[in-house]
Amino acid sequence: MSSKIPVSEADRLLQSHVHPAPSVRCPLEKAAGRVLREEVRADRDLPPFDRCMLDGYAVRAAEAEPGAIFTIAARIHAGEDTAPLPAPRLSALEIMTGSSLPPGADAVIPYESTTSLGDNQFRFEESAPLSPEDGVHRQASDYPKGTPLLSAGSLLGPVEVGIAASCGYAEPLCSQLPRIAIFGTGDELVPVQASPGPTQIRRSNLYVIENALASAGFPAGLVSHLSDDIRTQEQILACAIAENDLVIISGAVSRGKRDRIPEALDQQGQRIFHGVSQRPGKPMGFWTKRNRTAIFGLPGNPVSTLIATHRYVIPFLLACAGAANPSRPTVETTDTVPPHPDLTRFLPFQFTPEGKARLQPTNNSGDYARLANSAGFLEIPAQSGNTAPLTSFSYQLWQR
Ligand SMILES: Nc1nc2c(c(=O)[nH]1)N[C@H]1C(S)=C(S)[C@@H](COP(=O)(O)OP(=O)(O)OC[C@H]3O[C@@H](n4cnc5c(N)ncnc54)[C@H](O)[C@@H]3O)O[C@H]1N2
Ligand code: MOO
Repeated sequence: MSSKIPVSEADRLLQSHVHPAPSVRCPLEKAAGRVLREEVRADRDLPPFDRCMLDGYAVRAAEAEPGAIFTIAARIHAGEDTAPLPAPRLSALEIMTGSSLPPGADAVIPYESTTSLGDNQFRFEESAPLSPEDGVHRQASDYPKGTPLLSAGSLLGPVEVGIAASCGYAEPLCSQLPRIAIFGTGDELVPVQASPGPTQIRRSNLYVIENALASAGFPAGLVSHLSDDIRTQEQILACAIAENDLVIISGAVSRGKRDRIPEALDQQGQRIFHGVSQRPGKPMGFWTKRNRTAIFGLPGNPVSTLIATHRYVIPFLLACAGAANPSRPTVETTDTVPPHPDLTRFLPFQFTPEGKARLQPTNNSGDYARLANSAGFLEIPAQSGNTAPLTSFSYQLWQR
């Protein structure tokens, strides 16, 4: 391992190797999870017409005294053209939620505030008079036509997809998905379905990385396990590096006799760094091939792999996709965390009912089972910490 670099330097080096992904038109039904690469504007006023918000009757509010008896002139369904409210006093038009407010009317009486007096009449039953605008969602009261509603760099979740749909963006411009390959390593690791021998364990990291990436909107095309044979590793990695934008290898990046992934990657690409002053995840490394394929070597310990995927790999993918820089939230911790002179620490935590962070330490970075029910991890920079509880630290959640 080369000499370790601080976390801030690892961030800077990764940032300098971000290559923006191309933009492509993406059908809206497939756009969830992608990064938007264009501005979405309101193509009409929002709402586009004076919208009735209740099922009931459109009237002139000034005529709706308690006990007033109205005559229903006609019925108008949502989507139908609207006739004006007839001029005679105490006229009403029966409307539906979503109908356009008839010209001449300025308020809606809901059915619940009336008693029907046969087919064509009802009595207004409220004790307080109706006010103009009651039950009406006025045209452009949310946003006028042309207003920018989403900026390039937004992540397309359900809210954003709904806004894009309502503004007619059937195929918004999005970032192209990167081609991703994920590999695990280690001959002691057996498939999940297998019964492990006494010194074997099941492969879990592949599932962890694949799931974390998929949840962040980056499905992997290839997920596979490498044997510890260096020649096989070299051949498979060479193909994967040629065919993908991002390659992630979990394990075999430390100092063991079979930890030859760094050596193999040095042959195939350019080492940017190997070794970061952090816990867990010290032996993490990053390589590139002709500045085109990005290659992460993540430490094999499951907690290290999980944290490094969230702390480095997903932010790198989001930056390549053109995502706006996320603001880093902070939370007060209920624990004391004495400063460490040179390691940045990533500490799993759970939220207390009061919204503070209670540390949920693992025994070591192989103790993944103790992460159950944790929310994510706090980041305590080197030399930071606290001697009293309720200091704020930035945090990251396992789920966005
Ligand atoms: N002499 C030193 N030894 C170690 C150092 C060091 O600095 N000097 N660093 C330690 C640290 S920190 C870590 S983290 C690990 C990382 O080692 P590797 O990346 O080489 O990972 P492996 O040795 O292959 O595996 C570590 C551990 O994790 C288990 N593992 C690996 N892959 C998976 C998987 N897909 N699913 C589940 N579990 C997995 C593996 O069986 C090992 O128990 O090195 C320390 N050693
Ligand atoms: O720093 Mo290693 O990633 O703890 O186990």
